[in-house]
Amino acid sequence: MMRTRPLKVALLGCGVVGSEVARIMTTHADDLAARIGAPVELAGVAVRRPDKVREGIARELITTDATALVKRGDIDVVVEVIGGIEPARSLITTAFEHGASVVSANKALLAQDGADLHAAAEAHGKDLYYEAAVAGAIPLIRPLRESLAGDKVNRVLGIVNGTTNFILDKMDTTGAGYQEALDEATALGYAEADPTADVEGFDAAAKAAILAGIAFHTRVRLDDVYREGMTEVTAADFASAKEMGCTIKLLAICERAEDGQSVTARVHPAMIPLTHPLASVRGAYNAVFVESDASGQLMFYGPGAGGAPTASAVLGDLVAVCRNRLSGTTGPGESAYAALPVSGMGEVVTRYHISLDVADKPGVLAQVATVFADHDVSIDTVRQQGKDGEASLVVVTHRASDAALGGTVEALRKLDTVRGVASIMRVEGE
Ligand SMILES: NC(=O)c1ccc[n+]([C@@H]2O[C@H](COP(=O)([O-])OP(=O)(O)OC[C@H]3O[C@@H](n4cnc5c(N)ncnc54)[C@H](O)[C@@H]3O)[C@@H](O)[C@H]2O)c1
Ligand SMILES: N[C@@H](CCO)C(=O)O
Ligand code: NA
Repeated sequence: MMRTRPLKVALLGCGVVGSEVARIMTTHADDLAARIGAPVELAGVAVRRPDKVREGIARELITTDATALVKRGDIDVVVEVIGGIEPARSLITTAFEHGASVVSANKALLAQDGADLHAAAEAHGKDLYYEAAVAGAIPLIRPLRESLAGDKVNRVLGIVNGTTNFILDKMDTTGAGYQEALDEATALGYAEADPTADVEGFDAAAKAAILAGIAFHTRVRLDDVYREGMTEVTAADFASAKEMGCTIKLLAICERAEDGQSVTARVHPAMIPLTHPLASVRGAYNAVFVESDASGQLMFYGPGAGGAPTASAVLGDLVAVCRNRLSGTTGPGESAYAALPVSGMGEVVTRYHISLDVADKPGVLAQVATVFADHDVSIDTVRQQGKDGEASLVVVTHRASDAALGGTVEALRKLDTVRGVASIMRVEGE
């Protein structure tokens, strides 16, 4: 039966995502009410620039005082789409203190302070939902938290940043320059307010921390995630990748160690074979593989960024939280009981593609091969191209630990015949 008294929603932030949330709340109001069992009403919208024209939002709902809005006491759900750490964190905790549940899209905040925010939600008997924080529209948090709650997840691997996938895809397929592709991603609403978060891998690392935490029932924070951005990927790297039948993607990889006693989480550019499903993920799309004991391999694919797709995930959470509210319950909170240690990058085992500039003279190849052997890194293939006494040597290894590879590269740099290490890239997905 439909309740006539509406549930009141406070929207914090009305940018790319917030404006789409407001639009869908208005255009789909009747369906949302029917699905929830009560109407949902936009009770206030906190913005930074009140004079901006905001189509479809009544002037009297706009305020620049977000704190007063969350303190009103009659708000059922606060939707936080401001982003960043402060004031978002204080606003969310104040919302719980004043009786509201919270829906957020803020991966940076959740990766840093997720544990405290979950504790605050629990202390006040409220919900904290954040499906939009990871991979935009793609349902991922809820499947991991609920659908896979009876299984054992061993690995989560995927493309979780739309901006960088858009840039890498453009560089690969059209030969576009980095800046040109970034400007286009920003204009399309994919990039963060400061795109450094995207291109340096912080955004993907925050998402990896959130995914690893939920998948392994262990607290994983942004600082636990190894991170390399994609700003140093060059046209030459794409050419090398092509020769190997690969392309380059910025990947987030969360793994349980083989002995099950620890986990790792990392973000870095990697070569993947063109035959791998991730190779055909184009534009701002995201795709994530989840491997579990009983389920085997699952793949989640869809739009990972942009106003409307992200608002879809926010609205899904809003419906869930409103339903909980009406039935007097809350959804699942943080699950960190496994408390597994998070190992550093040195423990990670994978394959590597190393490109060296060397002197083109007898014995160089043997010298280089010896360094690999001394560090217990087994070579899979070697390709050499020489010109005027200089040569480029491309070595692809079998699986080795990152620590062993690091030692190998350090020793290679010390060889007189090695003029430079042009690039080192991990090879995944084989
Ligand atoms: N854009 C996407 O594709 C996307 C996807 C998933 C998640 N997110 C996340 O959603 C959140 C919002 O992202 P966005 O792309 O809409 O950013 P945005 O910069 O377009 O919007 C944020 C809005 O918040 C406003 N704001 C800043 N401080 C404020 C304050 N104190 N009070 C009220 N308003 C304030 C800004 O003026 C801006 O309009 C971020 O956490 C982001 O990481 C974005
Ligand atoms: N800036 C992010 C938004 C989605 O989280 C991206 O490009 O993926
Ligand atoms: Na999502």
